[in-house]
Amino acid sequence: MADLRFDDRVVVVTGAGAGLGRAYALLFASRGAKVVVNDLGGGRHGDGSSSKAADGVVEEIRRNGGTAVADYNSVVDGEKIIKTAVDNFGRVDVLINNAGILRDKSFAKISDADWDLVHAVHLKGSFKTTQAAFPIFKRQGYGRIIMTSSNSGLYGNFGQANYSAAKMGLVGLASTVAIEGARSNVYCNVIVPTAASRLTEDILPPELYTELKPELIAPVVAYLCHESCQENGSVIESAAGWAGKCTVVRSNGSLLRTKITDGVSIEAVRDKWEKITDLSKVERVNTIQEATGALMASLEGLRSNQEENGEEDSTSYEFTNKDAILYALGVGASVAKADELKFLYEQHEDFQVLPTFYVLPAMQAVFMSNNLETAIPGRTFSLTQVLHGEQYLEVIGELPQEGRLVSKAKVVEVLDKGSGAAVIINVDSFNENGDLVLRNQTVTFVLGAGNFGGARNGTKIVACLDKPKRRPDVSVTEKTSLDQAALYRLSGDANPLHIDPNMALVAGFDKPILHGLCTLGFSVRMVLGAFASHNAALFKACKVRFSKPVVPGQTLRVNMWREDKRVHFETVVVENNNVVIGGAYVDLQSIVMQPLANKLSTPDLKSDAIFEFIIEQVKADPNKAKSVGGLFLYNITKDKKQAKQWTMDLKNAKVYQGAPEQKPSTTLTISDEDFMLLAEGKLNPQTAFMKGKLKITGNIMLAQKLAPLLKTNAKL
Ligand SMILES: CCCCCCC[C@@H](O)CC(=O)SCCNC(=O)CCNC(=O)[C@H](O)C(C)(C)COP(=O)(O)OP(=O)(O)OC[C@H]1O[C@@H](n2cnc3c(N)ncnc32)[C@H](O)[C@@H]1OP(=O)(O)O
Repeated sequence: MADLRFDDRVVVVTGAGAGLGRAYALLFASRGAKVVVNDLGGGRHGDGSSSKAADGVVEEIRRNGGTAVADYNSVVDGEKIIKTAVDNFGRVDVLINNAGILRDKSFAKISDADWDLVHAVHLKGSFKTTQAAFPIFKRQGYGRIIMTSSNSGLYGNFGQANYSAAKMGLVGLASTVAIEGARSNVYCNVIVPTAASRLTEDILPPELYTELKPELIAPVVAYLCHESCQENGSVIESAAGWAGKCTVVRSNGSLLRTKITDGVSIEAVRDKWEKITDLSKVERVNTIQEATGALMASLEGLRSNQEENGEEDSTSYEFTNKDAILYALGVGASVAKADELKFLYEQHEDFQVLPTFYVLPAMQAVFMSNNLETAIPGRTFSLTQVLHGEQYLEVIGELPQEGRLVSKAKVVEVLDKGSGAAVIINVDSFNENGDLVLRNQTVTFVLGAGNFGGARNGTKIVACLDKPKRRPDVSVTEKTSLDQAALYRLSGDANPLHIDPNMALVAGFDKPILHGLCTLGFSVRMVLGAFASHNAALFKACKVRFSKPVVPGQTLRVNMWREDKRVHFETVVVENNNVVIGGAYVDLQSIVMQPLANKLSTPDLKSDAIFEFIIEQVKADPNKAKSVGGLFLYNITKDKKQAKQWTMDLKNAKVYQGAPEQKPSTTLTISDEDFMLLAEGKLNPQTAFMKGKLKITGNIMLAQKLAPLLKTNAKL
């Protein structure tokens, strides 16, 4: 590649009699530029003057075959220096503001003269030369300006307050000149050199002094001034054969109020200080528009929160079949159950998403917004204090199986429960057409954040309901896995409380606890299995209260009571009999009237599997197993109209209403009338069996399996 040349360019270098300035002048001249070597010839404290320094460098350039003239003006008379260039060479293309002096004093001892002189040379001098050259640059549509700053300016340095202020002032000057010149191809950059020079010869250690050769920095400055270089408005640090760009970064910061009509309290600033100053995630700010743009966005947010009468944030939740399947695995769905394959296999002809999956968009909205963290005035808390207290989920419209849901979260109430604060957050979710399809309400219980003087009882919580005062109609039991939380957290709740033993201890638990939403997913899945033939489309709404924690590996028993289309339920940990979900219910579109019949009609279901299914149900609640077959069916459907004469063909896995066309090998038969008596508990099943009202005929082996269930020794 060809050398970068400056032929026919006129370069002005201030303070070029020695050090960095001299190195610049020599380099530019060696690449074809005509150079104005400016130097007042003073001491490094700005005292005295002589033409010797500039003349020496001019001679050196000429000796090497280059072109240069000397200029002895002070930079404060910048226009005279530029005039030297124009008078001698007819133009000026590059201006390097390099001249500088030191008046080092500890801050308390700086006199006005020390301050003024340093500012005059560095800041005013650069202003004067640049202002003189600027119109020429603009007219010719080309110009390159260098300001010389210092690490003392960027970071401060003991004894250099005057110098630091002037050097940082040059960064500001350059930033604006860069903006004003950009359209005319007039670029201005800042060099932050660390070089051995007249200014530093007795300040830097000798071994460093020899390594900090100005010649190692000069090429960086020369490149910045070449017509091919498009850098503009940048601060470039260079030393010892290294260069890098410095820039301004900003932390993500924090909102200090929730509504635009709110003020900002000193306490709010204190409480947010960690977040305000957290530089672990920073954004680079390049322009004043970027700097103010983020502030405008915050204001907009506050304004719209105000309009909505509460804080409301929009969060987009994108998901695919894979997310739904991962979730289903996380809440215990298994291919071991034929009816659950549809939740786990996207190619299934009836692929379905478990309804409780749709709490996830709401959860994300709660986590992504700062709703929760700003909900309790003057309080900050960690995630380990946050327990999931209650959840309500309602399906309003058609739910996508994959795609995007946009959710808006709003804190509607914060209740002071003494031992904690209950934060009630409503989340509405919309499909891609903007239609409302889901409603969630989350009650988070923030431990230790109570007693803030708020109301104890609110009006906005969707109520929990008491369970009916009778034995459960159906109970289903499932064991969670030791890895349940490890699996479930992959669906988006990475709260360390559920996986990290140390974090669990910090939160006051012996070991990590299961996500409340995981227990919810298990429970509702079991309710759907018992009363909706595992059909997610029949789900309408559910409400639960998480009353005690669950530990991964524990066994969940879901007790269910059917009342019309509502199934009340509670979830109990079998190992300790704790009710972990209470006051709960699932509302269904309809109850599947013949779930057992459907099951029995499944052609590939062998009779043994039917028995296993029945036995499983009976084991779960022996008291309810007053009968098998018809009564069991009644217990499932709770529909008396369906309680007709049922005949179960156990061998062929079929159930008949009324008499079968072909006599099946094994049947279980009961009349309508006796069925009703049994169902109402007015007829004891053993008695019914003994009296021949409940008949089992056919396959003796299968029939024998039924005998223990009926608790009878009756001979078949
Ligand atoms: C979609 C967004 C998701 C947000 C996700 C949050 C992050 C998740 O990672 C966190 C989790 O999943 S945590 C796991 C699931 N949750 C739990 O295990 C909590 C179980 N519950 C408890 O331990 C207690 O009920 C406990 C500790 C909560 C309360 O017990 P106590 O302090 O003993 O309170 P108590 O004396 O029984 O009652 C005091 C008042 O509080 C009300 N209350 C009790 N339990 C509540 C609960 N679970 N939710 C809401 N309110 C509850 C009581 O009614 C009482 O108020 P009042 O006297 O007015 O009736």
